[in-house]
Amino acid sequence: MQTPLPPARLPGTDPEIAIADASLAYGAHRVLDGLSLSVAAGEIYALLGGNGAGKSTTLSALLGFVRVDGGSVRVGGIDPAADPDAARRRIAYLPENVALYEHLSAVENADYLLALSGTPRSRGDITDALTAAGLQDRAFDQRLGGFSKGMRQKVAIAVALLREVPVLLLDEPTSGLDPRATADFNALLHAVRARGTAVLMVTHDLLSAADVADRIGFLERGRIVDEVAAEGEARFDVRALHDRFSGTGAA
Ligand SMILES: Nc1ncnc2c1ncn2[C@@H]1O[C@H](COP(=O)(O)OP(=O)(O)OP(=O)(O)O)[C@@H](O)[C@H]1O
Repeated sequence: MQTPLPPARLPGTDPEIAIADASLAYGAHRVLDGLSLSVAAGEIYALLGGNGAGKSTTLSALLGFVRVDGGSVRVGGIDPAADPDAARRRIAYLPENVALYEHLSAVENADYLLALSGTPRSRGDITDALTAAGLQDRAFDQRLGGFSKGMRQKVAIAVALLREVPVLLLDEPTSGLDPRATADFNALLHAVRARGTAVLMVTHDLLSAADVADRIGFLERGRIVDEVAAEGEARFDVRALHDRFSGTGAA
């Protein structure tokens, strides 16, 4: 039986991602310490921070791999630690290096992953989504073995689009991408946002964050110490952002 798609949410309703005063310690090491952030449908939030600031731990909490010991974490109103399956049905997660099946083609990977997630789709739907994600036709039936990181991300985003999940989590999506691939990826994120997806991206890349994000939060020692929102056409002044965050480990 096909797993029902999560209900769509209208922009302006409760945020898809809501973290409130969350804390988490590994033994005596406090990694999240009063973290609060929210991401609405149709919004891209870039979470910047230096090494060890707690960015990946935040994603792990949203995916239900770790449980916060104070505060709350919600994905579409669901506590991922209490019901990880329900939370993960709402989420597409792209780790820094997207894991796909090397011996399968792009279409076969999408076909298999969609079947696994209970949302099987036709070849036509899959090739349409791969095209929308910017993959060249000639790559559709090639094995993943020779794909670049950018091409792998396109396959993973196509799967996410076809799953119609309301939340996209990205871990360092532009690290290791050349400027052209970064620009392609950023354009793709704009398209994902236009579909009403809530996107949380953790990154060291201030330039890419400034290019795509609606809000940028700077994470330091497990809490947001500064947050800025894009303003009109000018979006962000990258130099001002750099000056604001310099000395804190960003960029
Ligand atoms: N399973 C774990 N057990 C113990 N300590 C951990 C565990 N996972 C992460 N940590 C520690 O928690 C801190 C935050 O790690 P996290 O991976 O969330 O940081 P990050 O901001 O993603 O860093 P980076 O940019 O280097 O990936 C680090 O000091 C890390 O060593």
